[in-house]
Amino acid sequence: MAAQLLVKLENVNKFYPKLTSSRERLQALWAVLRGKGEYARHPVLQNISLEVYQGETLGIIGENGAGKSTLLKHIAGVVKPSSGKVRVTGRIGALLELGAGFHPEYTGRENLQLSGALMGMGDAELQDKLAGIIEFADIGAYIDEPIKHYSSGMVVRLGFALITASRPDLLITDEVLAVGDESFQKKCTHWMEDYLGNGGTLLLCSHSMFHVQKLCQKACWIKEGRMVSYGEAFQVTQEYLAYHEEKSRQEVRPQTALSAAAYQVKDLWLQGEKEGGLAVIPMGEELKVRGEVYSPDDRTPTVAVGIMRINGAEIYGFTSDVDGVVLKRQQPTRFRFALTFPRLALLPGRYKLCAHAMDPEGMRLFDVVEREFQVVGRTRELGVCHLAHEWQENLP
Ligand SMILES: Nc1ncnc2c1ncn2[C@@H]1O[C@H](COP(=O)(O)OP(=O)(O)OP(=O)(O)O)[C@@H](O)[C@H]1O
Repeated sequence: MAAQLLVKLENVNKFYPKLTSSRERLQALWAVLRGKGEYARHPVLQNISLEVYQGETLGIIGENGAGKSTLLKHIAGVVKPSSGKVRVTGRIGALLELGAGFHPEYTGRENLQLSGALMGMGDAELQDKLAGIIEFADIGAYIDEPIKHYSSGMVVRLGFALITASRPDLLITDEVLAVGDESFQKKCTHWMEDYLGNGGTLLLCSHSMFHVQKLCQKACWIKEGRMVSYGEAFQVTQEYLAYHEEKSRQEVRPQTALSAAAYQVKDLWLQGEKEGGLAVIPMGEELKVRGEVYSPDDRTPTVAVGIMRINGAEIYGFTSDVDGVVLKRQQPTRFRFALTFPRLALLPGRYKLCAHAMDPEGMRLFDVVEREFQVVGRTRELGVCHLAHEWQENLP
């Protein structure tokens, strides 16, 4: 059966008034009200056309102010286009702005009852689900406090917990998830993986390429209101990252005497790598990586080692300044690095191991060395990633 078309945008344009001071706003408002003029407008979305089918996952990426949230608001029906068409079918669960849809004076519990009713849940259904929602939100006694006393993380917890109960056909989330703490983000990510594994549809707006690559099959890049790239998530996020790399390279070039290849990964080895051949790693095994990096000014560089699935969305990464990668000085300007990736949830397939050399502050990416390898093994039908040791237990 063909997947259902849930979202269709045709040549959507959105203009917002370009007003800075409150005086300008008032003047413009008076002019419009008296029918004597128009205020200056600037395009926020330009000719956006897009289709999303049931079961698809689309990440929306772009710089601050690019128009991502405005795009999501159109799909959620919160904002109307200046021109063009927006058609959306199915039940929507939207997490857009912090606290949107909640009443600040009411308690969390009262807000859940109110929002649940607005989402079409009857009394019995709501009573049935309330305990589960409160458990997911995990905000303790705050559930009976007015929302205005909540931290931003607590508001997001409540909003997301409500969405888990409504099982929407289309889940729309803006950057708000980044507000939650790490354990809550993990919980949400697991829930989303489960939701997607069961045919859910996701539109995610994020500055985290990690999340977009992990959760989305497709991505679209919005730049100054226009869609500049649309396609496979890995491809589009790589284009976006390359654009930023180039941009920051141009920005820093005049301020520094260092050449672009100043810090260099000189070598990279993968355990199991054969001379000239492809390393083959059995699924669920630890992966040992070693390498050498050169520092032009004998300061200790930062090294990042990552794994990416070729033509896929999985990505893992560790850096020497934060976690995982051990870096030892061998000579004044030469360092050895080593990393053991824990038993990774890598599905059989071809992967790319990448080692990046960065400046000591980890701000500038200089050099990338790559090695391909293959993970082999047997899996059952796995829609969603599970931890490797779980797979091992399940293997015949
Ligand atoms: N209600 C509004 N009135 C006027 N201008 C607006 C309004 N909402 C958004 N804008 C403008 O539209 C542009 C796009 O904003 P939007 O919030 O969609 O960007 P974004 O890509 O989500 O950015 P960020 O990553 O910073 O969240 C910005 O220039 C913003 O100032």
